[in-house]
Amino acid sequence: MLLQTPRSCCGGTELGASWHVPSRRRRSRQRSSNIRRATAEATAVAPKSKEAIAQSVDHHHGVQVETTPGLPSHDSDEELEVDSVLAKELSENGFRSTRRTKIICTIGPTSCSPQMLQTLAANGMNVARLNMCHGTHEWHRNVISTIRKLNQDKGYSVAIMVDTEGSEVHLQEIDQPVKVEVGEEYTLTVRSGVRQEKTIGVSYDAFIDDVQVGDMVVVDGGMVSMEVLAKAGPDVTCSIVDPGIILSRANLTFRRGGGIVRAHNAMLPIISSKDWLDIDFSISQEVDFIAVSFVKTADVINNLKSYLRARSPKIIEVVAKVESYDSVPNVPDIVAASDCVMVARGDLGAQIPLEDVPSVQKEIVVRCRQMGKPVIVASHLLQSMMEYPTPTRAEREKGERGRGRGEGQGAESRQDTP
Ligand SMILES: Nc1ncnc2c1ncn2[C@@H]1O[C@H](COP(=O)(O)OP(=O)(O)OP(=O)(O)O)[C@@H](O)[C@H]1O
Ligand SMILES: CC(=O)C(=O)O
Repeated sequence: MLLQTPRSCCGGTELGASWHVPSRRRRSRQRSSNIRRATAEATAVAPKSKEAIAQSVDHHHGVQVETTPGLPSHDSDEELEVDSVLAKELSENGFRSTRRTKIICTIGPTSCSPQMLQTLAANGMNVARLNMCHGTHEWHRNVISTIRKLNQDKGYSVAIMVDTEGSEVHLQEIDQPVKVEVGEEYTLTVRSGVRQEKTIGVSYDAFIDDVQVGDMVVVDGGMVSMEVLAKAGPDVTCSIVDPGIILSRANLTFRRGGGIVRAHNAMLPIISSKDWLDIDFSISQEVDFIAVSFVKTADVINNLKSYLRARSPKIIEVVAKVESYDSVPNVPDIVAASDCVMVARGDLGAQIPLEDVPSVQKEIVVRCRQMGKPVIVASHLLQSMMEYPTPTRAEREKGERGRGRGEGQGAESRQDTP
């Protein structure tokens, strides 16, 4: 196991993401990755003594470093060197080791304290992801400055990724995650500020027009599914079909006759006016990466890149999130236009049949590797660890296979957001 982060202090979804920078040999034949430059910028901090690093590794017992030399290679393709980090390398180079599979952690309220961020950094977090669906600019600014201070003072090299909200339909804020059971009835409403039992607000007014009786409303890519029983004015009554936990501002998709209803947000722009504000905020914070949600075509990436060229003194890398039905046919162009691609399996799995996700993931990983671009595979890597301290055998095996072959990219990474 490469890494196991601490357990969550409260319930929530897991998003694990890793990225795989192509092998050194391949990189040397291709343009050097912007990711490495951005990471190098982030690493230009006070060096940490070997002793201090060794101590911090000892101190944070969560780090489990693969120390067994001579494990069989997992890869028949010699180009794809097995990517693990040895204890010796960690103690000599700290977390600026040559491990090419990086670990991205989404930071939320249970992980934003300086102590928790330090624990995450000490356990191998390479990038902190800030999801702009949640939190205020002030909250995000604090997290960024805590991470920068850790980099400065402790010699970590954690980069910052801002992930835009995009044009998604989502639930309004709720105080606590809600556990829902089969057959329970919930009302989804476009009335704002409603606080009634079993009633949850929806962010998008046209929801009420778009959804039809009999549709299946899928929450957070399948964490919960509910069938629409009735519509009345601004309210939609639904019955829970697949039970689970509903989180604050969880996103919604709907299915009709087994297929995704694509029209529901087709008129919304990919980069909304709120996203542009978040992008300006990211520029002002000199973040390392901006991830664009629900990309459909390469145009949006090219547009953002030219905006960043004109506005940002710092080079900010653009990550295209492949998570919508419409993005799948455009993967080659999207990969070509972006600095990095994220296979955002949470939303992708709600938009295309689940059984198609692995082949889309594989196509993206292979294309990125061919083009020398980093690729991130996100969501549900170690989902069972939401409830149990150790990963399942299947998760462990999948992670190992992905790490070795560059297919799953399932390096053992996990973060918790409440
Ligand atoms: N900054 C934050 N403030 C409050 N809650 C957060 C924050 N970031 C994440 N969360 C909570 O953690 C959950 C998981 O976050 P994560 O970013 O992994 O998922 P998501 O919102 O489904 O992602 P995406 O919007 O990219 O599909 C969210 O649904 C939300 O409840
Ligand atoms: C990370 C993300 O946005 C997803 O998996 O949908």
